[in-house]
Amino acid sequence: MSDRSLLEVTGVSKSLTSASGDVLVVNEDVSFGLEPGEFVSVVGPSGAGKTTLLRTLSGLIGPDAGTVEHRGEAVQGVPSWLSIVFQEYNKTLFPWLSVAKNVRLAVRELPRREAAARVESVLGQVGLADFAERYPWELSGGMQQRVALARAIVADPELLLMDEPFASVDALTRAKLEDVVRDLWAQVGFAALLVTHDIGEAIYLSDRVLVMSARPSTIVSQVTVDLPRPRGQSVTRALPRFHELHEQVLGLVERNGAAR
Ligand SMILES: Nc1ncnc2c1ncn2[C@@H]1O[C@H](COP(=O)(O)OP(=O)(O)OP(=O)(O)O)[C@@H](O)[C@H]1O
Repeated sequence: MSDRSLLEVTGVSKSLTSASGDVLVVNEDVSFGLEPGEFVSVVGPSGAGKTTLLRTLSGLIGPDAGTVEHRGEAVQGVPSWLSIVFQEYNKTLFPWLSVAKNVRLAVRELPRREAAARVESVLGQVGLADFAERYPWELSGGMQQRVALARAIVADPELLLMDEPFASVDALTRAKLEDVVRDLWAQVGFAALLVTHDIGEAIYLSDRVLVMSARPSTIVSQVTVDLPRPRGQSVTRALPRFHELHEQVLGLVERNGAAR
């Protein structure tokens, strides 16, 4: 294994062109690194360009300027060492395939027996061992997002990108899903990059929180989350340090939220 950063983002800028031809500078000179096994969140104002940044990092779109490197090599196309979980789980699962078959799609190149064993194991990890033969539309939203998480990690990625993955579920389900991600991350060892609007969620899960400015957006600050692990919803969120960090990140978002 290389001792280089898992991901090194340097001076990334990206403009998008609307249907009417207007050019919008979305990301401007974004730089940060990500170490293997690290959990990092990105918070910032609505419309700042967080999704656009994730799309660039994942190779779905190319940067106009700057570089994205994986262990010192430029990222080209959608790499096999990362996977993505989106907010709209209901659009990413195939309704005509069972839960197990949806997850198995991500390991379809593996020998049948190995793929089946991995699917069974990962469905157990996300608490869906008894739902393998059910169809996504038979499950609650939170359960569907567990399927999406299982599919994202079944191929053992080095990096899991998550774009507002819990935004469409109720508060209790959200807390449970946060803990599913917390446990998967601790057990499996992937690095995680989470885009979220929820500052408490970012602090609860992360080693570091990156604060993004309004558009044209860049990373204006980062906050190290020096809270002990293992973490738990009520214990961790009750710590005075949790509240200090929350105030600090909120202040940074508020100060940098106005359009530049
Ligand atoms: N394909 C596109 N063409 C033109 N403009 C786009 C395109 N996709 C997004 N935009 C615009 O680019 C800006 C950044 O969008 P993006 O979805 O990256 O922001 P975001 O920070 O993820 O937003 P939110 O927090 O609301 O999810 C927005 O103003 C959006 O309207």
